[in-house]
Amino acid sequence: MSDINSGGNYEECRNTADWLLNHTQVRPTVGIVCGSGLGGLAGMLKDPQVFKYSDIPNFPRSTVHGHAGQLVFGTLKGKPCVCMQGRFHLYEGYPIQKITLPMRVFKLMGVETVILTNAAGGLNQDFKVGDIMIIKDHVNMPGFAGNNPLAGPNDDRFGVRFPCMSDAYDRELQQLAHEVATELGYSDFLREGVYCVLGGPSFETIAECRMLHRLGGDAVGMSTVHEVIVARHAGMRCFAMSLITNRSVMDYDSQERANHEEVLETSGQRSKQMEKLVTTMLDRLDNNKNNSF
Ligand SMILES: O=P(O)(O)O[C@@H]1C[C@H](O)[C@@H](CO)O1
Ligand SMILES: Nc1nc2[nH]cnc2c(=O)[nH]1
Repeated sequence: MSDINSGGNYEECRNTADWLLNHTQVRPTVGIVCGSGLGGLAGMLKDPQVFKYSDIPNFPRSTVHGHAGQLVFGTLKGKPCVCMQGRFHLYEGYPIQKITLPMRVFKLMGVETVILTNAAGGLNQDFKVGDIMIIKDHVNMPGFAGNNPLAGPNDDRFGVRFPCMSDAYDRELQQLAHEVATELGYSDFLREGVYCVLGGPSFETIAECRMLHRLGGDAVGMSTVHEVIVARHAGMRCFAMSLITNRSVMDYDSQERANHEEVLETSGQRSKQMEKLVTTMLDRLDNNKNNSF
């Protein structure tokens, strides 16, 4: 377990949030995290103000191809947003509290809703490459071994010691996503399911894929869950989607091999539809009384 100086403590997050608020006029209520190859969403923000991660106090650096490494402020469908064009992963070597620090910074800047995307392998054999999966729940494999971003002393200014996770993914936002996807004609490739997170960076073995599938996983990846845990701890509501970029290999006769190039290629092919889904959801939120942004 990492100690409290590993990142994400209140003072550090407060400093970062104050630095950002002093450098932008935008007061974001929506935070967006872009997955591998899915950073195009940041390019849709109006009147963008861009900060390189390397210029932001206490921020880690993005080290992964397909993660630009910048924070973009602006408006999307009139909503003030902050967008991470690139995220941090456990396998990059950062302590888990450091990779989730942006969620606490979001909270301290006034964000109420977090929308996350990721690229993932499809464990569910009905899923096809290019499907978009609304995440309805997760399985936190590193958490089973004690690697949870909330491990260590709890700071009540962020949230309670033992946060509930049975409502980790906001049901109203899932419902809205289904409605919007139907209207946009995306039903053929829209799925919902359970996302399993592993530490990476190695992709799964065949035995691991079989096990995760039996455990109830529909998709497998290396992100999102840690961010959602920290966001929910701080009381922000979360909506997350996986783009199925490859089918998990379940069969010893298969010639398929997971690789990052394929992940980025598929993300590129479906990114426009994901962007349209998110922007239309944002547009609708005001029209739905239950969705107070
Ligand atoms: O940030 P995400 O979860 O989209 O990135 C996935 C997991 C690995 O970082 C990478 C593997 O191709 O894509
Ligand atoms: N762990 C994992 N992460 C991914 N990201 C994109 N595809 C995959 C995959 O098959 N496994």
